[in-house]
Amino acid sequence: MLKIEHIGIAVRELSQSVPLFEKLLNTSCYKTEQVESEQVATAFFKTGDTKIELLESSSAEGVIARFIEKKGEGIHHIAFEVEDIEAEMKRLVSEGFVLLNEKPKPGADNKLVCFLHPKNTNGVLVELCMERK
Ligand SMILES: CC[C@H](C(=O)O)C(=O)SCCNC(=O)CCNC(=O)[C@H](O)C(C)(C)COP(=O)(O)OP(=O)(O)OC[C@H]1O[C@@H](n2cnc3c(N)ncnc32)[C@H](O)[C@@H]1OP(=O)(O)O
Ligand SMILES: [Co+2]
Repeated sequence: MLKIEHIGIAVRELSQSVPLFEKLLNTSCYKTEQVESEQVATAFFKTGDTKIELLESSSAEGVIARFIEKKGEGIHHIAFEVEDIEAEMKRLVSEGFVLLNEKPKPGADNKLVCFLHPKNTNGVLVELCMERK
């Protein structure tokens, strides 16, 4: 794992949370992006060499909506940048971790991503992400 690429935070409304995080971080949101496949709208902030990713659900049944229903707003996942996502996925499966998607899938911010089930990572949803060439 190269570094923490971003921390994902589940929020009810980006329209409320973007200005709040701009004040908190004293920096502007540099990108908002819809990821239809994940039923999320995202907003990104640079913080040193890592990022904050705010996530709003774009559907009542989406993963983020369900998370907020169950646990409220808050930290949703930690994303680690990897050199070679397929190799890392293979290595993690061989170490007994459970992948939530068989193949890397398109993420936000020009990445390919894969998620690990939190049941094998002490309750932390982990995302692997790699810059798309
Ligand atoms: C890809 C775009 C963007 C990017 O960075 O590029 C993103 O990050 S998109 C982020 C949103 N997408 C995902 O999170 C995809 C992976 N997540 C999943 O597949 C599900 O959320 C899953 C399987 C983790 C949970 O599924 P579901 O909500 O249907 O099931 P439950 O609510 O019953 O939860 C099962 C079990 O997991 C615990 N849980 C759920 N979410 C989290 C979480 N974020 N962190 C830690 N634990 C989580 C939940 O509490 C249940 O535990 P239990 O002990 O059974 O109550
Ligand atoms: Co993410």
